[in-house]
Parts: sequence; structure tokens; C-alpha cells
Amino acid sequence: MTTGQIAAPLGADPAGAASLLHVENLSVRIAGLHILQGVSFDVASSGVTVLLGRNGVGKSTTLRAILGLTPRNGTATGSVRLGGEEILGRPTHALVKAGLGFVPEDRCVFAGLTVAENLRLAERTDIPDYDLVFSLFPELSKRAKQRAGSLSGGQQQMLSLGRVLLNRNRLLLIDEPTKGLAPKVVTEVAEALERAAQAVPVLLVEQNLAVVRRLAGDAVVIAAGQVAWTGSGEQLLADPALTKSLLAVNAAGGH
Ligand SMILES: Nc1ncnc2c1ncn2[C@@H]1O[C@H](COP(=O)(O)OP(=O)(O)OP(=O)(O)O)[C@@H](O)[C@H]1O
Repeated sequence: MTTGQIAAPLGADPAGAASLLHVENLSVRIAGLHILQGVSFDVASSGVTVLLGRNGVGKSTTLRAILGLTPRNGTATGSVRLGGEEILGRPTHALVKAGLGFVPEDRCVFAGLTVAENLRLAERTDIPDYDLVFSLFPELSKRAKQRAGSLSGGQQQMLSLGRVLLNRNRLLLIDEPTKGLAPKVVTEVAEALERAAQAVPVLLVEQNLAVVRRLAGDAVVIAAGQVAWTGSGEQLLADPALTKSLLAVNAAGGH
């Protein structure tokens, strides 16, 4: 593994804050393919840890394995500890109950239901935090009666984030929230994520380097089934040659 300047010891994050999630030697095989081959990294107990890598390298597979969503024709082995407790292999519903919030890449809103109905369905506590959700996404309050299927991509993303933020979470796992969005909407979503991350730590899969620049505390880069680099997001983006070799994108121009 290549690291930014000094390798961070497993179990601690580079900023010195305690590790909330510890992934160790995570391997995933699906349909005979060895997609992850011993991935190890830590997610800090505050701020945003960004998971990066070229297309198809296994970022979503990593999030899904953590959440117990590896498909039935696959296996996930290794160790994932949340606050010191082993969670790999536990069912997804138990992990959600334990405080893992997931915002999937495809947003998964109920197109035929209104915004308010989509939010109501996501309530898991007696005191859902509508104040937080509507302060982050005022548009959701204005569009409460609109069918989710008629929202723009950015608005659907905000609904998807809003649903998970209604409940208290220990950690949010968010998969490419800005994918396919117009630049202005990307900025809005990034601003909302920045504010959300002040309340709850986030493990974020993100390819848009402008968003990474804005949000990333720590960065973890996956290549060839393993962690190829860890360090701060700032360190990664300050080195255009490194960024280009790891991600095949130009740090100066974003993605
Ligand atoms: N259910 C599955 N069946 C077969 N192959 C799969 C399955 N899920 C993922 N893969 C394969 O695993 C690899 C990693 O996929 P994954 O979606 O995790 O990549 P990613 O890094 O998130 O990609 P992207 O940035 O393009 O979203 C890909 O080659 C993909 O085709």
C-alpha cells in the first residue's frame, strides 16, 4: 500500500481521532470474480472519509459488503468492526438498527409516492428529525405533495439523503450522491453533505474531485482489489501526478 507521507496505523485515523469503523482484510467474491482482495482501512469518528478509485474497482461493492448486501452468489470475508464490535455477516436490518444509514447510488425513491410519503416511510424513531432534514433541504418541504418520480435528479438525491437523515445514525454510507447531476446541483448537494457531516460521520464514495476537495478529511483509494493509498484528501489532491495515476483524472480540472 502507498500512503500519504506516513502510513496511518490501523485503528486510528491520521488526524488522531478514534476510528469508528475498522475494515480489515475484506475480500469479496461474486460470481467467481475476486473483486476485493483484502481491503483494510479506517473511517474516522467525525467528518467525511472518502472512498475513491477508478470505475469498476469495487467501491460500491465495499459499501454493500459492510452493509451485509453482498449478493447471494457472492461471499464477503474478513472483518468489519463498528465501534469495536464485529458486524460482518450480520443482517442488513440489524445494521440499520445499529445505526448504519445507507444512501444507495440509484437513490431508490418511491416514484409513485409523494415526497412527504417517502419521508414518512423512512421514519424509524418516534421523533424523526424533520427540522434537520428541512433545514438542509428546504425544497423537500416546499415539494411535500409532489410525486417523487417527477422530481429532478438532484431533488431525488436530496430526498434520498433526507430519508436517512430523519433517523439518528452512527455512520452514513453514501454512494456517489452527485453522479449525473448538473454542476449547480452538485454544489447544493455537496453543501448539504458538508452540513450533514457535522452531525454524523460519513463514508462517501465520490468521483467528483471538486466535491472531494470540499468534503474529504481522509481519503482511501482502491486499485486492483486492494487499498492503494490512504492519507488526507488534501494530500491526495495536492499531487496531480498521484491523482492521475490512481484515479486517471486530472485533479486540477475535477472529474
Ligand atoms: N452482482 C454482481 N455480479 C457480478 N459482478 C458484479 C456484481 N456486483 C459488482 N460486480 C462487479 O464488481 C466490480 C466492482 O463493481 P462496483 O460497482 O463495486 O465498482 P465501483 O468501483 O463502485 O464502480 P463505479 O465507480 O463504476 O460505480 C465490477 O467489475 C462489477 O462488474
